[in-house]
Parts: sequence; structure tokens; C-alpha cells
Amino acid sequence: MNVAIAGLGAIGWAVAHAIDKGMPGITLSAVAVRDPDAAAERLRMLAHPPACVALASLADYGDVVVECAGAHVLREIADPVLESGRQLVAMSAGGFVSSPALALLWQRYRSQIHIPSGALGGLDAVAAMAEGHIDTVRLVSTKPAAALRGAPGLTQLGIDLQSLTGPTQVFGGTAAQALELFPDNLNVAAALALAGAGAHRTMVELWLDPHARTNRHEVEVQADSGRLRFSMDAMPSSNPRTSSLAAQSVLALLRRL
Ligand SMILES: NC(=O)C1=CN([C@@H]2O[C@H](COP(=O)(O)OP(=O)(O)OC[C@H]3O[C@@H](n4cnc5c(N)ncnc54)[C@H](O)[C@@H]3O)[C@@H](O)[C@H]2O)C=CC1
Ligand SMILES: O=C([O-])CC(=O)C(=O)O
Repeated sequence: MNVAIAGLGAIGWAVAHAIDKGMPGITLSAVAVRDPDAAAERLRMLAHPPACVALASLADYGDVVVECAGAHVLREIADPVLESGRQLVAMSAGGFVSSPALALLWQRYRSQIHIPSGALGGLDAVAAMAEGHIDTVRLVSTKPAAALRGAPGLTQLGIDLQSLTGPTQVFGGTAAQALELFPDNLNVAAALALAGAGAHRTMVELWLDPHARTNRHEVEVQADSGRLRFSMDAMPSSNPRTSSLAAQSVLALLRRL
């Protein structure tokens, strides 16, 4: 299986590196990066350096194309991949909630689009519950201050990270609203919404804890089939916004595919 990756940041590089070290039956065929000169040095560290190509060409190189570059490029990557019948693995799940054009792609091609369990997990159980009736879904995410630095929602809500002294709730509302304010921080809410009750019926609380060392995600789903509760304390990766489990969830998905 040829895998092509968009974006060589915290997740993309971890996935590229792991495939290069050896995953049976999987070859890293191509990457698309924003700055090819900067990436060239990194790619030289790999035993089998992949081709460096444009985003729109990834579909020519990969049976599976893994997006780890951000929701702003998801459409550019997704169109050629889905039209050519390839499979798309999308880390920036929030794009399918906040962009109407991407929401349409999700409806039309969902069998070819894989949303990894990311920094959360447990989505198989939530999807199974959605086959019956889900009454309520609640996600409470608690993050260290560094994880939210630069998020547009902080400015819009008038939150000053420096002034926080203890755990503080910065947002409460639907997943759809959460992704408008925190598009790079709550893909977990999108993944949960897409697996379960949708972005308008998935309720999200976002807390900031200046003393937190992990990204904590607590999920509660009430359905006619029963009640699910779990929590994940995920260690940050080289990117303080992103848990290291997110890249590992891509590797686990690739092995399954
Ligand atoms: N589903 C989930 O549970 C999670 C999803 N994410 C999302 O996954 C995505 C990747 O996360 P990270 O690797 O931590 O981000 P990152 O910021 O470390 O890496 C993103 C990379 O994409 C590259 N990039 C940006 N625009 C590009 C373009 N036009 N062409 C090629 N490359 C481009 C950047 O140069 C950067 O190297 C983000 O959208 C993030 O919000 C992150 C954590 C968990
Ligand atoms: O990595 C995490 O803990 C969650 C995250 O960034 C996201 O959902 O976008």
C-alpha cells in the first residue's frame, strides 16, 4: 500500500518516520510540504526518501493519502483523492463540520474518508450507539495554556492566557460552535460528532488549566443501547496543541487498512 502524506509537522513527520522505519506492506511514496527547502533536510534523514510533490498530485502517488496539514487545505487534497477513488485519511476532521463544501464531500464519499480516532479514541462504540438512538453526547476537554496559544477563540472571547491562575472554562456550546472558535484545537469534537450525533447535538466544554501537563478529553454518551463514559489523558507531541496519540492513531489505522 502506497501512502502519501500532506504536511510534515508533528503528526505528518511522526507518521513518515514510523513508515520509513518499517511497517509491513506499507511504503511512503510521497509527501507535500509548505516549504520544500526546509523539508529536504528532514527527508534526507529517512532511509527511503519519498517524492516531494504538490498537494493536488498526492492522489497520483498514494493508494491512501493522509492529510496532516490543516483544514485550510483539506478541500485541495480531498477532491483529486476522492475523484480518483483513492482513500483519504483526514486528521483535520473539523473541516468536515465547519466547511459546507467539505460537509458535502463527507456525505458523498464517506466510505472513502477515514477519520482516525486521533487524540480521543472510542469512536467505534459511539458509531455503534448511533445505529440506535443517541440522547446526549458531551465532551469536556481540558488543555494546558500552551495548547491554545494563538487560537482565534481566545481573542473573540477576550481571554488572556497570562491571567489564568487555575482551571477555567473558556467555552461551552455545540461542537459546530466550538470549531468556529477553536478550529485547530477541537478536531476531537468533530471526530466525535461525525461518529455519533452530529455537530449540533454534540455538546462541548473547553477548559484551560495552567497546571495541566496533558490534553484531557472526557466523553459521555447516553443512548438507548446504554451509557458510555471514558476519559483520555494524552501527552502532548512536539506540537503543544497536538497529543502524540494522534499520530499513533494514523499508524493504527494504516495497519488496519
Ligand atoms: N483529529 C485529531 O484528534 C487531531 C487533529 N489534529 C489536526 O491535525 C492537523 C495536523 O496537526 P499537527 O501535525 O500537529 O500540525 P503542525 O502545525 O505541527 O503541522 C502541520 C504541517 O502542515 C504543513 N502545511 C501547512 N499548509 C500546508 C500546505 N499548503 N501544503 C503542505 N503542507 C502544509 C505545515 O508547514 C506544517 O508542517 C491539524 O489540522 C490539527 O489541528 C491535531 C491533533 C489531534
Ligand atoms: O491533540 C489533541 O489533544 C486534540 C487536538 O489537538 C484536536 O482535537 O485538534
